[in-house]
Amino acid sequence: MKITKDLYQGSLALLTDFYQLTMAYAYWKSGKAEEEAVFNLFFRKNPFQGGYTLAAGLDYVIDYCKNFKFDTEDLAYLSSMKNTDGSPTFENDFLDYLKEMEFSCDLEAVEEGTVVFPHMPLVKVKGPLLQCQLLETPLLNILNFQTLIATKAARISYAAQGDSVLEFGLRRAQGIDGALAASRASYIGGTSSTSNVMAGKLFGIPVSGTHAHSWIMSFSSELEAFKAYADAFPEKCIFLVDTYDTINGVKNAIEVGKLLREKGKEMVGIRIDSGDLAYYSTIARAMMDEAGFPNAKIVASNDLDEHIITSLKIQEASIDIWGVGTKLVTAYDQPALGAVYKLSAVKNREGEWEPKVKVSQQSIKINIPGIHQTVRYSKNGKAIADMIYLDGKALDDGQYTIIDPVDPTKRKKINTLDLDKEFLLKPIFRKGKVIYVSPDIHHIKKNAQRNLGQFDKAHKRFVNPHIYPVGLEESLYDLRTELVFKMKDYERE
Ligand SMILES: Nc1ncnc2c1ncn2[C@@H]1O[C@H](COP(=O)(O)OP(=O)(O)OP(=O)(O)O)[C@@H](O)[C@H]1O
Ligand SMILES: O=P(O)(O)OC[C@H]1O[C@H](OP(=O)(O)OP(=O)(O)O)[C@H](O)[C@@H]1O
Ligand SMILES: O=C(O)c1cccnc1
Repeated sequence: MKITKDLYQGSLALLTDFYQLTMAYAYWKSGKAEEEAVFNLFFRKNPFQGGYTLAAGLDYVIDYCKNFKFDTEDLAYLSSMKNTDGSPTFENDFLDYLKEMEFSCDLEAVEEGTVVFPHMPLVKVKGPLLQCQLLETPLLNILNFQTLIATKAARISYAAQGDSVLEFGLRRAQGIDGALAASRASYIGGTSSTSNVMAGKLFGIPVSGTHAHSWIMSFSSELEAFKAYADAFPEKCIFLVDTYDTINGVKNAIEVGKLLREKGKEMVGIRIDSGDLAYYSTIARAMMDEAGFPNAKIVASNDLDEHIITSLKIQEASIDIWGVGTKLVTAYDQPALGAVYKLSAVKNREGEWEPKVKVSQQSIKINIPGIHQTVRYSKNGKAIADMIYLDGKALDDGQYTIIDPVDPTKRKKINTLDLDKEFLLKPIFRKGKVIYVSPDIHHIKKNAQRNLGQFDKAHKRFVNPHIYPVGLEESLYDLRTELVFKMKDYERE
C-alpha cells in the first residue's frame, strides 16, 4: 500500500505533536537519543461498552515506519521555527542528526483482524529512545481510529446476522483521510463493500451502490426514472422507492422489474431510506413475492447502527441488506478509542533492561512494566484466556494463575496442558527492516472472521457483555507491584 505517496506526496515525519520533537531535541542534547527503550501501545477499555475490540491499521503503521524519514522540506520548516526570544528552536546539528536518521527499531504487533482486549500491547516498539518517542503520535493516530471503526463494523455486522452490510459513510465521515481509513477498517471489521470509489481503488475493497432521490426528482415521474435507470443498468437495478410514497414506489419498481424480465434481466431489488423500516419492508416483501419477485432484495438505510439493526431483526423486518453510513464511519457513540503509548523499559549503562512503571492514583492508569508478549490459550478453536507475560520467559505447560491488571482480586487458574496457544505479538520490523509480509485486505478480513469466531456470543452481546479473561502472569504481576511500591517509597524519600 502506498497511502503516503498517493495521498500526501511526501514525508509524514512531521505528522506528530510538537512536544515529540522538543523531547527528541532534548534527548539528543542530553545524550540520550540512542539509549534503548521499549514502548507499548494499548487501550484501557473496550469501546462502545462492548466486550471486545478488533485491531486494524497495522498496514498504515508499516507504511509510516518504512517512510520514516525527514525530507529537505521538513528540515527547512523545522529550521524556520523560533523560540519567543527569536532564537532557533532546533540547533542545526540536531537537524543534521534528523537528516541522517534511519528508522532502526524492532517493532512487534498484533495482526490486523485480531480480537484484542484492554491492557495487552497492540504494538511494541524497541529501539533508540528518540525514534520510539517520535512514533507515539502517528501510531496512536492510525491505530486508535482504524481499530475503533473495525470494532464498530464488527458489531454492526454481528447485528446483521450474516446479511451484507454496505458502507455508505464517505459524505459524513471525518474528512478525506477519515473516510478512506474508515472504509478500509469497516471492510476488515465485516462490511461487504463501500460506496467510496477511491477506497475501492486504493485498497481493493468491492465498491457498490444504488441511486439517490435526486435521480427520481430529475424526472417527471418515478416510473420514468426507474425505467431510465433500468435502461442504463439492466444488471444492477436497485430502485429507491421512498421519494414520494413508498408503497407506490414498490409498485413502480415491480412494473419496471417486469419490463426488465421481458428483456431477460432481473431487477436486483429496492432500497427503503425512510419511515418505519419494519413496516415498509414487510409490505414490500409481500408485494414483491406476490408479483413473482421472491429473489428481489430489500436494502434498508437511514441512520442505522447495531442497535437499530438488532431491533429491526427482533421485529422480523424483511430486510436483506443494510446500508450504513454516519454511525459507522464516525463511531457515533464513542468517537475515540483512547489507546495510549507508554514507556515500559529502558536499557541501563550495564546493558540490562530496566522495567519502568508510571504510578497513578487510578490503578487503571498504572502501566505494565517490562517487555511483554501475550499468549492466547484456546481449545477446539474457542479462546479460553489471554495471558500477558514477560517476553523470554519459558512457558512450560501446566498451571498458571492470571491476574486482572486493574483488580488483583480477579484471578483465573488455567491448566495449559491440553490447550492450543497463539502468540499475539508478531515480529514486523527488525532493526528497521520489514520482515513481515502484509496479507491482502481480503485475508485480513478472513482473519477477523476467524478471530471473532473464537469468541463466545456472551462476549459479543451489546448489553453487559461477559468479560473475557485477560491477565498478567504471576511473576509479571509481582514485578509490577514491587515496582509500584518502590517508586512510591522513592518519591516519598
Ligand atoms: N421499525 C423501526 N424500529 C426501530 N427503528 C426504526 C424503525 N424504522 C426506522 N427506524 C429508525 O428510526 C430513525 C428515524 O426514522 P424516522 O422514520 O423517524 O425518520 P425518517 O424516516 O428519517 O424521516 P425522513 O422522512 O425525514 O427521512 C432512523 O434511525 C431509522 O433507522
Ligand atoms: O444514514 P446513513 O447511515 O448515514 O447512510 C447514508 C445516508 O446517506 C444518504 O442520505 P442523504 O445524504 O441523501 O440524506 P438523507 O437521506 O438523510 O436526506 C442515504 O440515503 C442514507 O440515508
Ligand atoms: O449507493 C447508495 O445507495 C448510497 C451511497 C451513499 C450514501 N447513501 C446511499
